[in-house]
Amino acid sequence: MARLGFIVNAASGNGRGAKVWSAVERELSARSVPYDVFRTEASGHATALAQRMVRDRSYDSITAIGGDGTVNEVAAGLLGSDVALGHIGAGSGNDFARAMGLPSEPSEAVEALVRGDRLEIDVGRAGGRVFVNSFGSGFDGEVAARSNGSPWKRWMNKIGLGAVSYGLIVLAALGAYRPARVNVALDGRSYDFDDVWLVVAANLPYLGGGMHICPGASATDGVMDVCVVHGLGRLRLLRHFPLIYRGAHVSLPYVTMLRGARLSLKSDRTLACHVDGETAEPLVTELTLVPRGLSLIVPERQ
Ligand SMILES: Nc1ncnc2c1ncn2[C@@H]1O[C@H](COP(=O)(O)OP(=O)(O)OP(=O)(O)O)[C@@H](O)[C@H]1O
Repeated sequence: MARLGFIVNAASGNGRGAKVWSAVERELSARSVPYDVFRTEASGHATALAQRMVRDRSYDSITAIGGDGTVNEVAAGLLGSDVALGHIGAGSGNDFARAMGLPSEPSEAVEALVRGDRLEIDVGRAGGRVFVNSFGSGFDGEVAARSNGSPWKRWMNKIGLGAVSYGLIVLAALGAYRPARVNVALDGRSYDFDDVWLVVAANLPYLGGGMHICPGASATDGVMDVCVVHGLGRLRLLRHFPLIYRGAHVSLPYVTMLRGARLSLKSDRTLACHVDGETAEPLVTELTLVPRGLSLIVPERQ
């Protein structure tokens, strides 16, 4: 049996990563599955670990245990290799695991890693970063910047008030963000938008812990789905915000949905950005897709 490689972010999901790993480790031992595990210590560490494990040539697959930030970093380390990506969602949002239907229950998850299939998925590139799920800029980047690493948010999550803290962060970002003029060039076509709140390029439908921002997005179709929210005021945006949870925002006149493989963004000022929910360089303007850039381990298809 091939040796499985694991990269665990014990801190993800406010300590859920450590608990999920303990349960997975028990399952691996019970099935006598050989494995190695490495734990992340800080931001960026999972990419360095994945690169080192690829160089070792000892693993057919490397599984990220953590949230969207951890799977993003491991995917960045695997891109360009033939080592498959496994993932068990143990974060707060887990949008990638949700969209790809990856099990989190330990015995199901290990069964998928041992006996599952490989699915070739597209990977986005944004500046020097990658994204497996989504890239967001504008208001969306502002929300990510305010939530990542916030000790206050961590404390609220710990006492079970994660949804409240997220709501307050969204309100604070809503108050602070100034809409921008943005030119979107997609596969050679050019679009100008005024009063832009956000531009999201997505490989998969969910963002921000289950918001259905690009309902038609698929990681296997060779294109990014792009959502531009523009031309409305703060109060109207706030009122329409809940529609995003069920993807009902797409028919609003303030929402433009586009599709393409090569995206270029120009704005009249620098916009905050994120890749898979983690804050990225604010100057990212060029996005491309690597079609079928990674093999993802998915539960065995019947
Ligand atoms: N040992 C560690 N201690 C603290 N932070 C870490 C550690 N290892 C990695 N990190 C950082 O933890 C952050 C959060 O990780 P991740 O996104 O996986 O979890 P999450 O935020 O709980 O989940 P989600 O993104 O799905 O909401 C990332 O920025 C990552 O770089």
